[in-house]
Formats: sequence, C-alpha cells, structure tokens
Amino acid sequence: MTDAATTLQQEIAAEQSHVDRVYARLAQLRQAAVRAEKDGYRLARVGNFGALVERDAMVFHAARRRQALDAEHEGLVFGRLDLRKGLDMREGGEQREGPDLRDVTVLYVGRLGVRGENAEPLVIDWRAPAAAAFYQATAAEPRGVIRRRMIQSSGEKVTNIEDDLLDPGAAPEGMRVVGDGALLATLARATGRGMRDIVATIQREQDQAIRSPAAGVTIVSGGPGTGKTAVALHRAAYLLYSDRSRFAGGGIMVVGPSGVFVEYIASVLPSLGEDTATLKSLGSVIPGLVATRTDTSAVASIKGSLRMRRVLDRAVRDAVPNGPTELRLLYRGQLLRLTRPELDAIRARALPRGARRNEVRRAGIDGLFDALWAQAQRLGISRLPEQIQFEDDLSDRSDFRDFLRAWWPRLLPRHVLAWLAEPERLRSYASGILSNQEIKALTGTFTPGDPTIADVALLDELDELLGKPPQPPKPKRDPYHVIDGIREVTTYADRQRAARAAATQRPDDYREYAHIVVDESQDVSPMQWRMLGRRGRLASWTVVGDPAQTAWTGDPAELAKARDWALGSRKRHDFTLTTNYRNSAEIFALAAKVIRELYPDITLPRAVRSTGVPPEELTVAPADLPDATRKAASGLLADVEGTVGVITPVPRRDEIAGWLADLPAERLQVVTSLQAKGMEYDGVVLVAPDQIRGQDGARTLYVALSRATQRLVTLSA
Ligand SMILES: Nc1ncnc2c1ncn2[C@@H]1O[C@H](COP(=O)(O)OP(=O)(O)OP(=O)(O)O)[C@@H](O)[C@H]1O
Repeated sequence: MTDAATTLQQEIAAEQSHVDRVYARLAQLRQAAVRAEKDGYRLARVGNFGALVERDAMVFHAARRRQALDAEHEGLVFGRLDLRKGLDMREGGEQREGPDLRDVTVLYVGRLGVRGENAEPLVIDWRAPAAAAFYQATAAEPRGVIRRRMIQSSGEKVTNIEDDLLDPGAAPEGMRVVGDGALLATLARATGRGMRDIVATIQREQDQAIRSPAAGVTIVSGGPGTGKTAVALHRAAYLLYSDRSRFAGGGIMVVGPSGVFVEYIASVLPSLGEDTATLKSLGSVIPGLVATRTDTSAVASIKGSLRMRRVLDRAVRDAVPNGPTELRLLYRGQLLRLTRPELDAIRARALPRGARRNEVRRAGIDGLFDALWAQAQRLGISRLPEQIQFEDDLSDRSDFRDFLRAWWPRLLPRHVLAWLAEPERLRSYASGILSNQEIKALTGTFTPGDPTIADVALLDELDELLGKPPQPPKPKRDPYHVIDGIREVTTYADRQRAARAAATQRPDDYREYAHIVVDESQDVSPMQWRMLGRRGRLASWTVVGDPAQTAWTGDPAELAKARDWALGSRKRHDFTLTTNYRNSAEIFALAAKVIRELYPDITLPRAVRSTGVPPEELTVAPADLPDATRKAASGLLADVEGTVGVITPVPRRDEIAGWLADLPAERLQVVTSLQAKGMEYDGVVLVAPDQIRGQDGARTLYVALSRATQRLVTLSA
C-alpha cells in the first residue's frame, strides 16, 4: 500500500469509530424513546388527571423523537469540521510555538442532531447555525474552519474521506489531509430514477440561498444544472427545521412543472427526514384533479394570458347551453310568458360586475318573480293574491322549479370550460379580446373531461368567478374524544398526529400555506401565477427559475404583472447560482451555442466537469429515424450506468415511445421537450431537435440539450 493509501485507511478507521459511536447512541435513544412511549400509555391507565397530563408530555416527546430517529439512517454523519478555538485567549495570554491539537474543536455534521450520554453533541444537524460554516467556509474566508472533511458512507460503513484544508496556518502538526474534490466525486456518480439530496456537498452560494430569511420572497436564478431545484428543496427542509410549528403547521407547498418532474424530486425531502411538505405539479394544484396533457407552447401561452380572465368572465355570464329559451306558466287561467331576451336581461341584472353566478342565484329568482308579478298585474288576473302569496304559489309548482334548475343551475368550473370547446361560443367570448389568429389556435384545444395543464389554471379562475352557492353552517365537531361516554382530554401525541395528518392531507380547498416553493418559475404563466397566488396570500415564497429556459411566448410585461400580484409587496431577496453541476463541459458547450444565438450576451454558468466525450450530432434519412433512435438509446443504456432519457417533440412522444417498446424500461424514460423541464439523465437521445425548435422555440431546445450528465446524442431527420 502507498503512504497515501495507508493514511486514508487510518483516517477512515478513525472516523468509523466515531460513526459507530453515533449509531450505538442512536440505537440507545431509539430504545429509550420506544420505552418512554409505552410507559406513557401505561401511566394513562391510572386514570387521574395528573397522570394524563404526565402521559401527555411523555408520549409527545417520545413519539416525536422516535419518528426523527427512524427517519434517516443512511449516511447519517457526512461531515466534520476542525475549528480553531481559544483565539482570544491565545492572543492575550500564553504563547506557544505553533498550533497543536488543543487548539482544535471538532464538530461532526449530519442529517440529524444526536447528543451523547452527557449531552455532548456527537453530531449537529446540518441546518443548525453551527453547521453553516461547513458549507460557507472557503480558503479566502475560513470562518474559523481549519479543515473541512466530507465523510462518505454506505449504510453505516465509512467508505471514503475527502478533505479541504482551508486555513493551513492554523493546522496543528499531525493534522492529515486526504482526498481531492468530494464534489467532483459525487457528481460523477450515476443518476438514479429520482433526484438525490446534496446535503453533504452544498456549495457556499447555494447555502446562502438555502438559509436566506424565512420571510418575504427568496428568488434564486441561475442557468441549467446550477442546483436551483436542489436548493429549493433543501430550503424547504431548512425552513421546517428553523420554525417547525409555523411551517409544518401552516404547510409548505412545492410546485413543479409536471407530474414527471414531481415524481423525480419526490424522494429528496423524505431523504432529509421531512415528509410534511405537499408536492404538486401545475396540473395538480386543484385537489381531485390531475392533468398531465400539455398544449403546444403557443397554445399554452394564449391560455396562460391574463386576457383569458376576461374571456372566462364573459362565459360565466352567458346562458347555459340547451337551457330554456322562454318561460311559460299558466296562472289562474292566464298565460305568463318571459321571452329569451327578457330572461337574458333578468340574468344580466342579477349578475352585476364582480358578482359570482353561483352566489347570486337568489337575485336571479327574485328578478323572475318581479317580472312575472308585473306581468300578472298588467294582465289583470282576477283574484290576484298578495305578491308574497303569488311567489309561494309559483315556488310550490314543480314546472316552475324545473325551469329554475335548467335556467340557473349550479355551475362547476368544468361545465363552463367545456363551453369553450364549442367554436361558436369560444369565438363570441373571445372576440375583441384575443386576435382572430389566437382564437383559431385555441379552437379544438379544449376537451371536456380531459383538461390540459394550462386548462387547470383556467378552471381555478372559473372557480373564483363562479363562487360557491351559500351553504348552511356546518355543525361544530366536538374537540374532545368521547369513548364509551367518557370525555378524555386529547394528548399532545394525538394532536401531533392530527397536525401531521393535517399537514399532508389538507382540506380540499386549502389555501393558507405558510410557504410556497415554485420551481421552474420561468414557465409559470400569468394565469398560473394567479392560481398559486390564491394559495399563498399569507405565505412567504421561494421562487426559482431561469428566464432563458422559458417556453412562454406571451407578453413579458403581463407575466411580470401577474407574478407581482401573486408575490405582493413582500421583501425580495435575490440569489444567483453560477456553477453548472449537471452537464459535462462538452455537453453544455453545445447547449450554450443554441442559447447564445438568441441572447449573444447572456451570462452562462460554468460547467465544472469534463468527460472528454463530445456530444454526437447525427443526421439520418426520415425512414431510418426509428432504427437510429433505437440504436442510440440502447447504445447509451450500455454506455452509462444510470438513466437514459429520450426527448421528443411534443406531438411525437407516443410514436417514438412505440419505437422503443422492446428496450428495458427501468432505466429508460421517454419524455416530450416540455416534460423534460427540470429533469436529468446520464444519457440523452434528443430526437428531431429542429422540430422542437420550430414548435416550442430555441429556449426549449436549450432545455432539452442541457439534461444529460454524461452523454448526448442528437438525431435529426
Ligand atoms: N452542491 C452540489 N453537490 C452535488 N450535486 C449538486 C450540487 N448542486 C447541484 N447538484 C446536482 O446538479 C444537478 C442539477 O441540479 P438541479 O436539478 O437542482 O439544477 P437546476 O438549476 O434546477 O437545473 P435546471 O434549471 O436545468 O432544471 C443535480 O443532479 C444535483 O443533484
């Protein structure tokens, strides 16, 4: 063994003994927590009030502790800091020759804080203020850190160590420094189906964004692969740690562009021991509805425009399709009749600007009564009763009630959206608001019962425009348990469990999130900002994105206006990330070429890793495209260890997936250029790049070109 290898083995052994100590302590704590929980429940059988209160406290603490201890074992300890200590004392007093080990304080950093039997910290939580130096110290500004050590493990076994010596002058004799570049070693690892947490290798500029103040709006920008998504998710975990009652109680919602993306990031927060955040795609923000279909970028940009609110406002005021065209009632031998224009006028009067159709049905009915009463008086019906009796008579009649149900039904958003599927209605609502060309583009894009992702924001807008019919008040629930007729005070543990459940399964129309994280925010349309804004009126926000990656083709001023409306006047904190951790330098160079054609002066991130393998740009005859795609995908599956993504033009996904049906599916995913947003694969086959550029623009092509970590093949026909 070489000297370096021996040193590494010795250092690994030393760290292993600390890691063993931590796991032994963890097992002890876990046992104690389980015991305390059991004892707590036993105490309750004593039955008096004092015992209940005691049980309360015991069970609560024990259960919470056990949950935390259960959450995350893999790679529990991942960092060590050797810090200078006693600087002040040394300067004023005793002078020694050089620094020695007495001048060093050692601190371990991990996914969880663990204390020893005498309350000494064995590991501190990565989110604790004392751990910030682990991420923020640099050689230029060591912040008291002499050596930063990254500890890599597999399960409970330490496998490698990587050190950074930040303050050589303060390093005591005998302090050894091993490894070179933990970050690069991590980045070279294969990509799995899901995104990994980066807790052990968070970089300084990322850490600053993660720990930015909870209040207001934290805005994180940066080019492809700079860790915006990773930062957003670690920030959610950080907020939950720093103010648990506020953020777990109120709820954190993380919103990403697509279902594919949400699936990709779903394991990150649980791997950090946090499972109370709600993850949503833009197609699933409304409870009970999951839209996955995408429109073309051009159509999505029209549907996302604020002008659609005016189009929808016209729709909710219109007569229902196939509704009654007149009202005819025989009353005491005389025919009462209201024509279509009269009915329309009554509806319009009952629905002044700002009124919500489902909420003012009563005003519509009153308008009908008034018109019918006036007519009855005009006709001089004999023995006409008081108006009140006249109205009662009508209300009792089933033909009148049937008419009301058909004329002013309770409308659901999906009913009204379905009206837009009729070209006539679409034209009449949109004329003068959208251009003829835009109306033509929208025609045929609304499929009743099968909304696209862009339609979801329209449904949410309609929900607001329509309102809800007034409901009788719900009876209040008894806040206490009643078991066998005996009332029992709920325990903290019960409440904790209930709070947890409430955090993950919030009521259907939950809109009071304490924090909203918006990922890929460059693709959130104005209508979608309104949808998110409604759910974050009291929230603080983290908004991450990259304007150069947007597929939005509408008016930028409108986008800014809607975003400002959602985020309000809260204080903004801006952060920019500058290093691309995803792409090899060779792959990013090709992506950069595409975006520079559009924005020659754009500042792009620096790709830190090089593989020596340039992307392959192939052109084949159209008839050979299926074979070439299959060959490229299976070639990449053989070449890379991790995942392979095949990125297609939007309308061709299913066709191209068909070509690849016989390839092994575990490591292969076929996605459209729009679904590829935010995704990452080790190898990417990009099919028909020119068609992607033609349909969804150069910025979407730039996104597609910047998804691969190791290998990229483009196939043009
Ligand atoms: N500090 C880090 N240590 C290790 N890996 C990192 C670090 N920062 C980012 N990465 C990795 O880089 C890749 C890109 O990160 P992420 O997806 O968060 O970037 P992004 O800025 O959201 O990209 P895009 O805008 O292209 O969607 C991920 O695999 C992530 O794990």
